Amino acid sequence: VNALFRSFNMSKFPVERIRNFSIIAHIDHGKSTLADRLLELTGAIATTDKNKQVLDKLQVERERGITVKAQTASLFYKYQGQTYLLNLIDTPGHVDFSYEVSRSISACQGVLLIVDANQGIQAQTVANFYLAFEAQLTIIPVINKIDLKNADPERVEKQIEKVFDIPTEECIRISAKLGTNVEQVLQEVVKRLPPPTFKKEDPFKALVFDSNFDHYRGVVANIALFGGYLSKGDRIISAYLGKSYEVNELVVYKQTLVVAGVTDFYPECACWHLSPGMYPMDQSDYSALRSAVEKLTLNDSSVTVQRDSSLALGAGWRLGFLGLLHMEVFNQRLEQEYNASVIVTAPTVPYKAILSSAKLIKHGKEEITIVNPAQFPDRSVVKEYLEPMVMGTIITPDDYIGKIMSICLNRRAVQKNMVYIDDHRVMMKYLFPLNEIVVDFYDLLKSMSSGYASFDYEDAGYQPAHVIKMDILLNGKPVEELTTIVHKDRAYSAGKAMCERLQDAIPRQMFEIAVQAAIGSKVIARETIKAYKKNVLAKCYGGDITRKMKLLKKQAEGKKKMRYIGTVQVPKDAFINVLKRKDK
Ligand SMILES: Nc1nc2c(ncn2[C@@H]2O[C@H](COP(=O)(O)OP(=O)(O)OP(=O)(O)O)[C@@H](O)[C@H]2O)c(=O)[nH]1
Repeated sequence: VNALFRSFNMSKFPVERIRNFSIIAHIDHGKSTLADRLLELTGAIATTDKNKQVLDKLQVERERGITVKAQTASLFYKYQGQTYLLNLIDTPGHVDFSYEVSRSISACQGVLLIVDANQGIQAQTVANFYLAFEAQLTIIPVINKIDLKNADPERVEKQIEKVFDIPTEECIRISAKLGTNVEQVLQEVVKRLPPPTFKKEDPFKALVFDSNFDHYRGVVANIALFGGYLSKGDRIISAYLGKSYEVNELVVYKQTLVVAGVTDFYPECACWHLSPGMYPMDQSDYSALRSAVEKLTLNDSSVTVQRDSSLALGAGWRLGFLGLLHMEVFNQRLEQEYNASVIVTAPTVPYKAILSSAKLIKHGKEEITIVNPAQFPDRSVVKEYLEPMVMGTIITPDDYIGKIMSICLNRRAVQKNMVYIDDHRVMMKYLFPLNEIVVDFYDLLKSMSSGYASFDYEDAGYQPAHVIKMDILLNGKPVEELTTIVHKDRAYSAGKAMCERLQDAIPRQMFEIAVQAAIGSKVIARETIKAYKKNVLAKCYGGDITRKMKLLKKQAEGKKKMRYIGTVQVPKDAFINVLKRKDK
């Protein structure tokens, strides 16, 4: 196989023997494990370390055990005397990353839909199925983990037939862990999936389905060819930007098909859900942070970036994320891969306001989108506020129906549908205000159902809502990071909860601190952080000087991670913790 990669000439390879496919599944159903087995079987990687996942490779992915970025691999597979080129794109499983899934899918002709033989169909399985189905791809259902003691592949096959209308005979039962029937998966990919339909004679047309920044090569783009051909030295034009680029290098290598040499390549916009502000801890780091953000967004084009500035925090950006996990992962990558230190403000979903008069704003439009709470227009000039809605799908064992209904009700959700997908599992549809689910609904649902319920959602437009702006004050000074837009009925409980959590998150200081939530000039909640009794250094009285110096150094290091609101010191990580909401 290595020899094949070296001697490979793409221009001579018959299109009929190419298969482009993706593996899609609910989180943890075994995509990465199967992808690794496929790579081993085709000799693209050695079989030595069975537990090491090759395609999951970002540090954040290894730490969290989840796939964030789709990775691509090209494999050669010999079937009935012919060599086939199989291009495999691994995809993430968490709801926040479904944008990566739809990108991968547009580069494919077919998908392997993995379902865990014990857990059965989950919410993300349903969502991914529809992405593939609507793109008219060939779908091969694969039931994984048949080695598990509680595996019940027959029940899962029946679910697949009931929910997706795919005959049970089309399912392949495998164990990606043990390698059982994995060879059959490769054979079915060759047999069932059609080759891509592009013609060499057509004009050149390609989709950039992924891109990243390589320190040696510059921007590297992964492309799927839809027509024509491409050679080294060609000039290509980005249809999105209208800019032209020279192709410096063009390779199909062991793990990726890439075009290198493009010098700047801005991401296109996806629909985004959350937009927090992001500012450097220290304004002198602004340009270094800008370069890190640019490189990272190149690798994750679902993040949108808009310049923004704030009186308190200086120059920064508004970033659009698909969910809280997506945002946390992005921050973690900035810190780990680019050593950046940032301040992140409360994420907000994009609200809209219909103004009572078009003359009120410069551009004469009546409808404005509010992504920054600081720009929330006053009620007196607004005819109506609108909030974004989503249609959520929940799949759960029926024991948890009651509990789930009550948390949904608590999140202002309206039930639209409920059906049994087998004897014990139900699929429920709820219309949710997006704001009610972006932060932690998923985690809550998981914990209250002992991990058995699953969740996914899609956009469902906007609905009128009575929303207001809420400020958080520390000793009377507003904390710009924590200004939020809340639903009127939620203001008191949200304000109270924020104050309580801030009280826990901010360490005692030399003076008393009043933590308040306010709507306009009206304070709606208050907590107090009592003053610190003794100076830390007093403990060192009489102690030796090195010990004292050590303590001072530790305090100074701590201070670097602090933000000052007036004279109050707030630890940087207090903000994200404060924003996570916990239901009773
Ligand atoms: N028993 C058993 N365990 C498996 C099998 N396949 C995968 N697993 C385990 O299931 C867990 C999840 O597998 P992954 O391959 O990481 O799942 P994934 O779908 O890629 O997960 P994300 O990338 O986070 O979406 C791991 O602990 C695997 O070892 C299998 O066939 N049998």
